[in-house]
Amino acid sequence: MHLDKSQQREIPPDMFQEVDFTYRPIGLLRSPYSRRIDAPHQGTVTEGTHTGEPAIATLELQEWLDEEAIRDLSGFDRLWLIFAFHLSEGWRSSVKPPRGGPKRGVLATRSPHRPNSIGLSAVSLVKVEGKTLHLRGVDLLDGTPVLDIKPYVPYADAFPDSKAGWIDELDEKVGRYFAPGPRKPR
Ligand SMILES: C[S@@+](CC[C@H](N)C(=O)[O-])C[C@H]1O[C@@H](n2cnc3c(N)ncnc32)[C@H](O)[C@@H]1O
Repeated sequence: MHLDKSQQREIPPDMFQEVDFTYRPIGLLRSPYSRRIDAPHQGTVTEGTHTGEPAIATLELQEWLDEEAIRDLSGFDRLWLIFAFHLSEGWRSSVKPPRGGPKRGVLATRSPHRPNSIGLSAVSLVKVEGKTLHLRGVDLLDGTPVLDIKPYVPYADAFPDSKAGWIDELDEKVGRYFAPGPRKPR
């Protein structure tokens, strides 16, 4: 479908001065990682961390969210957590990747030092107990405010053959990151 400019809404020139979002966390994540250095760079990639295992975590929903909001969630193997990197100290345009090489544009990385401090992790859902979600394979620090949850839907969300730019190049040079353990940790 082509972009038809005549169908687009008019955006006021001062739009960016007016837009100011406030988000209310839906819950705080409890994880075994209290320091940034303890957490894996991605929750599914835990080889080399102190336990070598995907971390178990819980997310208890806030009182103002009723159980109805998570009805039907238990059938999903994985969830997307959208969260605030609340302990991140500011942002930088370019960041040094943990596996080495030159600095990269922050928006071409998964660094916590982002302009809007928003994180995105695909985690395993172990079980739902009342308003508590039991999760596995997190890279979030203990106490991280979770802003939203969405079910991970393989037909729309999985593109295993996609190019991964400078990360592919790094994999070739220093060896590939891989997620140990079964594909569906439960
Ligand atoms: C590389 S980021 C990736 C996070 C997420 N999977 C993403 O791609 O947006 C993971 C690192 O963020 C840091 N981190 C996790 N939770 C944080 C928080 N609440 N505030 C600041 N840093 C955090 C930890 O050091 C962890 O190793």
